[in-house]
Amino acid sequence: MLAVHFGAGNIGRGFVGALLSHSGYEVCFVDIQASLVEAIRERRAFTIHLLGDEGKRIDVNNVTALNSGTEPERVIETIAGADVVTTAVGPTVLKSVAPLLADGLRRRLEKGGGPLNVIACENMLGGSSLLKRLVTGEMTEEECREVDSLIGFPDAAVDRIVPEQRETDLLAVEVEPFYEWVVDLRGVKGNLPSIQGVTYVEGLAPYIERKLFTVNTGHAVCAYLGHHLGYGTVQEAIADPSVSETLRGVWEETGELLVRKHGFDPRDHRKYVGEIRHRFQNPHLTDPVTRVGRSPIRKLGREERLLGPALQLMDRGIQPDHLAVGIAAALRFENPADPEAVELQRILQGEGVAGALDTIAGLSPEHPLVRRVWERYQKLGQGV
Ligand SMILES: NC(=O)c1ccc[n+]([C@@H]2O[C@H](COP(=O)([O-])OP(=O)(O)OC[C@H]3O[C@@H](n4cnc5c(N)ncnc54)[C@H](O)[C@@H]3O)[C@@H](O)[C@H]2O)c1
Ligand SMILES: O=P(O)(O)OC[C@@H](O)[C@@H](O)[C@H](O)[C@H](O)CO
Repeated sequence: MLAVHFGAGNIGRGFVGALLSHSGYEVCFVDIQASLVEAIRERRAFTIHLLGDEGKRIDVNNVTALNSGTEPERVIETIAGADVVTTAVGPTVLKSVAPLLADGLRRRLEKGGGPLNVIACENMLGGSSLLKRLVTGEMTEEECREVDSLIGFPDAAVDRIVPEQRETDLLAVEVEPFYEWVVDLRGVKGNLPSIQGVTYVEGLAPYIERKLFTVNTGHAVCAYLGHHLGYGTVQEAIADPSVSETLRGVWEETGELLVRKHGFDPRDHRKYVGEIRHRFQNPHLTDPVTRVGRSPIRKLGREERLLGPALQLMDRGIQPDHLAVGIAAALRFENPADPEAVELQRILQGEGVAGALDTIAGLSPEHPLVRRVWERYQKLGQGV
């Protein structure tokens, strides 16, 4: 069995690629970083370190790699013969991957290949569906019809904290022990891909929203408030009582939404939240707030982890006071090394809080959430 995985980065090597390899696939990573591709191709294996009390090491074998920038033809041929395709490149990078993926799928269809599933493992709602739209946007109507009947793009939710790497070995990757990979079986074509550790569900919405609005909302709040208070890591931030208290309030708010919207049992949800707090506090993890807060413009999107739950709560008559603090802290995120953080501050300087929320999330300046966020933004500026 052959798997093609776009993105040999943290989650690519430390989670998706590892699970595929352990399920018996030969994994062909596709990346644009020449040093990474060369190292994988040369060594054909790497090691995962589990950041837990036991400090376990896991070998990942039977891997190879291709450079999509310099070897597009080989990538196309490999996709044409693959049994599954996955991505973990980042939501904004999917559009760069789509043309090559479209060429690979076209080649497969020309050769009369069978059904194939393409699973985007990105932190976003509807990642595979977006990838399908981008791929079919490159195709003729006839090709689109063939893709519709043979190529599945099941949406997925992936959860494993893979922090910035401290390893000196380019390929070794440190990960938390926990993982969860949920795939919507309604989007699958042909047989369900056999991947150990994947849970297939009928309808992904409850799972992806629970993950994004708990793990990633909580993470973002710790990162942005922590950064504002001068902390370098999520672990330092969450140890501050004021951050911890805001996080508790934020999780109460998103929990209220998730329980009402998807019918989760409140006790089960409290347990889920407790486990996530425990994961964030993992003493073996050192996860910089700059990684967790990266790309603030993406994270301030209308359906994303902060505004998404806040707006849905307001639609239900609930005031998201703690989420408003998280949004305000996100607007204060400054990091010269992060192009989106630089752009965010440029927008804020020119347009102010209301203008920025309009430009970034299409939120009307009259929306009541804008006033709340503005007040919180001012208070944070005064150190309150
Ligand atoms: N790190 C985590 O804890 C975690 C957990 C769950 C989900 N995710 C999601 O996984 C995705 C990847 O995150 P990450 O932390 O692994 O990031 P990363 O930066 O470590 O990895 C991304 C990889 O994609 C490669 N890449 C960039 N452009 C490419 C292109 N055009 N073609 C092929 N490869 C390309 C990069 O070179 C890099 O190796 C994101 O959507 C993220 O939200 C991350
Ligand atoms: O990857 P992002 O930038 O969407 O979000 C940063 C972190 O919250 C994220 O990578 C988590 O570590 C991950 O989603 C845990 O499963």
